[in-house]
Amino acid sequence: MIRITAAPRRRTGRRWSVLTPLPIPTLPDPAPVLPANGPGPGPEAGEGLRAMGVTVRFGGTTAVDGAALTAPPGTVTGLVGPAGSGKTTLCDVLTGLCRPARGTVRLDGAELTGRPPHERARCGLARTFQRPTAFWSLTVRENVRLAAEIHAVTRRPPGRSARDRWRRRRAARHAAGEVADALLERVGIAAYAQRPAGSVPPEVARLLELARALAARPRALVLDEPWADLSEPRGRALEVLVRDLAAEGPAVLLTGSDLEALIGVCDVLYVLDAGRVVASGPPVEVRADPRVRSL
Ligand SMILES: Nc1ncnc2c1ncn2[C@@H]1O[C@H](COP(=O)(O)OP(=O)(O)OP(=O)(O)O)[C@@H](O)[C@H]1O
Repeated sequence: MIRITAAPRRRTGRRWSVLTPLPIPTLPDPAPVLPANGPGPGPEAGEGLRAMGVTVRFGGTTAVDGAALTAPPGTVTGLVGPAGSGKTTLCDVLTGLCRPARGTVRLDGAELTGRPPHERARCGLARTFQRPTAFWSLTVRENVRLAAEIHAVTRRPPGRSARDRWRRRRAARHAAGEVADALLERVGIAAYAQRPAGSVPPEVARLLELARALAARPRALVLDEPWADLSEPRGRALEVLVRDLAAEGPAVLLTGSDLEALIGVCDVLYVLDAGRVVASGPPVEVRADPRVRSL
């Protein structure tokens, strides 16, 4: 008679198998973004978001060429340059959507290079896109509520028991509704809360994306062309909001192609041309730089 027995399990003694994701660096609690939460950790909390020696090539095109920048906590850093100068590609490198040929990315000293976008998000990095994205069939509020709930559930280690996990999810769902309402109010689109995201005007979709990014309580916020589509009053309100957000602690990095428009908002500017940082520093000094004036 042939007896079939289970093969004995082999112990490899290896701590991490090839399928086990790398451990996520432990960072202190991210900076608050809701006004009720009090002051953030301030500029001394870390070095902020940093890219060093980043090069990206698409076939024969060098989109980013050895670029380096630092967006410190508590400040608004602008990345400005003509169309095609590499701003979006650099944002993609920072947030893990584009793998550079060379270069590193760090957030408050934690190495992010090589990590996928969702791990960077868990480290406190949030972004918006040049073309807004959303769950278009959900309402505006549901989009933000979902982001807040996911953040609340994923930022803590999973509960020990099924009951513990269920309780946590219920608490997170309840709190996420309030977070969503506060954020929609803050970005100025509360009137659209119950509208399907796919039916709102482009400027509302852009602000929805910002609210969703803020729901993750980021320590670094990357905003790609945040003023595109915005009417003048909304644009001015966004300037104030961006300054307020940075004052609460996070590093804010934003892109734009109009130097003059960024001067009043940013503490520091980096100017990109053909993928290279050609000037950086306080906005007024950057504006006076002959290399920038010739662009
Ligand atoms: N996926 C891609 N494949 C090939 N080339 C690309 C790709 N993405 C960007 N590029 C090229 O890389 C260069 C930088 O593009 P990028 O979009 O980063 O510039 P940008 O400064 O953000 O411009 P814009 O403000 O017009 O979006 C451009 O020459 C662009 O054509």
